Amino acid sequence: MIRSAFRFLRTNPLSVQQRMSQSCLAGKVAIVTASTDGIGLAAAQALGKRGAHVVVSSRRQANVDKAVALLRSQSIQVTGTTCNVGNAEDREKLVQMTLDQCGGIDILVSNAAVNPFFGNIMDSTEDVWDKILAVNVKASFLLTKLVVPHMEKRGGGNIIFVSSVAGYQPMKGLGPYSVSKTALLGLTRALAPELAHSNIRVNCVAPGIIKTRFSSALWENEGIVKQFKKQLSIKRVGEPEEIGGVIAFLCSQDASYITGETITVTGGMGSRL
Ligand SMILES: NC(=O)c1ccc[n+]([C@@H]2O[C@H](COP(=O)([O-])OP(=O)(O)OC[C@H]3O[C@@H](n4cnc5c(N)ncnc54)[C@H](O)[C@@H]3O)[C@@H](O)[C@H]2O)c1
Repeated sequence: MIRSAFRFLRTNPLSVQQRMSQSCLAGKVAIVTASTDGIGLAAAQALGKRGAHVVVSSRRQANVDKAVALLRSQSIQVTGTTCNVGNAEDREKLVQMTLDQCGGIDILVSNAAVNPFFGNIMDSTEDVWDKILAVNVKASFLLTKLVVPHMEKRGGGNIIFVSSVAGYQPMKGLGPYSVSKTALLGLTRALAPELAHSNIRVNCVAPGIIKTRFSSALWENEGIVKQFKKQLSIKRVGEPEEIGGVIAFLCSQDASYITGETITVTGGMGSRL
């Protein structure tokens, strides 16, 4: 009897249906920062379509209301609030509201970022560095610190940082921003082994040029796009949904053996390697 059961398991690996249900995020609660537009909104959609209850946030209430209405119209379970991730009170409010309204936290996608400076890195000021590191790096860590105890109560979870290809190869004119994105690669690696004991996986995505408001200065400039395309295998700018899907994959059971990794999603941009 036992031998035949083992033979069955050996010869019948997970069925397609079992695999699909494993990638389902039903019952999970996901906080996504800066999720009313661009990659954050696409991540919220991708997680929500797989069954997660998503908590969307951004700094402006009007944008939150618009995103909540959009996601509801797509039959996604959603809650929204304002949150400036650089502000400690706002971070705590976001976490507490999620606990009060959704009963727990399983996923954090730390997506918010700023880039208040274009130019030579030697011309960047202390204020610029303080702002970029506070929002892009420190807030990602401090939010992680806030959510981890609640993930532990649920028996595990997933944390995703949104870095950039610029984190591997600094982009001209975007020095401090690029360095902040390199820091997220390190943060991913530093946290993963510590949090593995709590069954929390920590991963990162590094997008190339994706069509959002953030990068419009790049993709609206035909000359720059032409230059970029030379480095790409897939000769077009990426879409936010192409990042959202990778984030949802990393949060799913299909990625259960992946932690401490960064997936580059760049259309095959050669220069990073
Ligand atoms: N679009 C690209 O080509 C590209 C490439 C690589 C990485 N990224 C990264 O993707 C992420 C999302 O960017 P996007 O392209 O979707 O653009 P986006 O402009 O839609 O997203 C960035 C968001 O962060 C928000 N934000 C800034 N400071 C904040 C704060 N203190 N608190 C809360 N929100 C704040 C902005 O309001 C904005 O909505 C960012 O981390 C960005 O660095 C984007």
